[in-house]
Amino acid sequence: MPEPLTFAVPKGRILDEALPIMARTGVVPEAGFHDKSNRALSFACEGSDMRIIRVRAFDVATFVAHGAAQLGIVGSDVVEEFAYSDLYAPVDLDIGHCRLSVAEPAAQQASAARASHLRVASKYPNLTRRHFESLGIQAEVVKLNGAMELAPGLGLASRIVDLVSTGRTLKDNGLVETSRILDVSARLIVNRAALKTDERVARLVDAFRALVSEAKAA
Ligand SMILES: Nc1ncnc2c1ncn2[C@@H]1O[C@H](COP(=O)(O)OP(=O)(O)OP(=O)(O)O)[C@@H](O)[C@H]1O
Ligand SMILES: O=P(O)(O)OC[C@H]1O[C@H](OP(=O)(O)OP(=O)(O)O)[C@H](O)[C@@H]1O
Repeated sequence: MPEPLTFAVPKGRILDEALPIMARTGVVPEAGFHDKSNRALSFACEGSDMRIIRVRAFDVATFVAHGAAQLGIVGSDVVEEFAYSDLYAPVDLDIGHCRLSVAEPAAQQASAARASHLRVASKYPNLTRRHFESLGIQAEVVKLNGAMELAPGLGLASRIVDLVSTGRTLKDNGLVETSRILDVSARLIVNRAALKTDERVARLVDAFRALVSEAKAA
């Protein structure tokens, strides 16, 4: 008997949109998965021996890249930030749309435009550095895990690089979006070695791919 597959999903906002797509490919977590008081992190899957693990978004990519999970669902922001060579993102699920952008206080806009060195607060140090490098600007990244929007007002950084969807969070914190680095959507990700060696992984990739093409054609 082959080892059961492990499918990693993020705990937060992508999950609600991802679960119906997963269900249509036959990946359905046991009832306990939806029980908010349940502290388990690993769940059985209805009708198969697959395990579904619920982890933080960034960790989905880490589990899959290291082969601890064979498949997962995560934002393309996370895929691009890590750029793991062992991770392959074959299917754009067309959910979790947002963008990764640079923002700064409105009052500061003109003055910082010519800077050759900047301090930038972000959860995405690699994408941030790469973006500013492409503009010939050296960015010192202050790594934060959330609430980036506070950084400029408190003197921690002159700009932030963060996800934007409606723009409400930026507006409510007195910031303006100055450039867009990346358009983001959620992806099915797989471990490359598992895809090559395990038929079940290839079959699931095909099932997700077929679903997305069907939805696009409809
Ligand atoms: N405002 C937004 N609108 C749409 N999608 C978003 C938005 N913010 C984040 N996302 C997507 O959701 C992902 C975050 O997912 P999720 O909320 O599940 O993370 P998490 O595991 O709760 O994160 P954390 O590790 O910060 O707790 C991001 O990587 C991005 O792809
Ligand atoms: O443009 P908006 O629609 O306002 O969305 C943007 C916000 O959404 C994300 O945070 P999230 O709500 O996931 O919380 P977090 O701070 O825990 O990452 C992101 O980090 C922004 O703060």
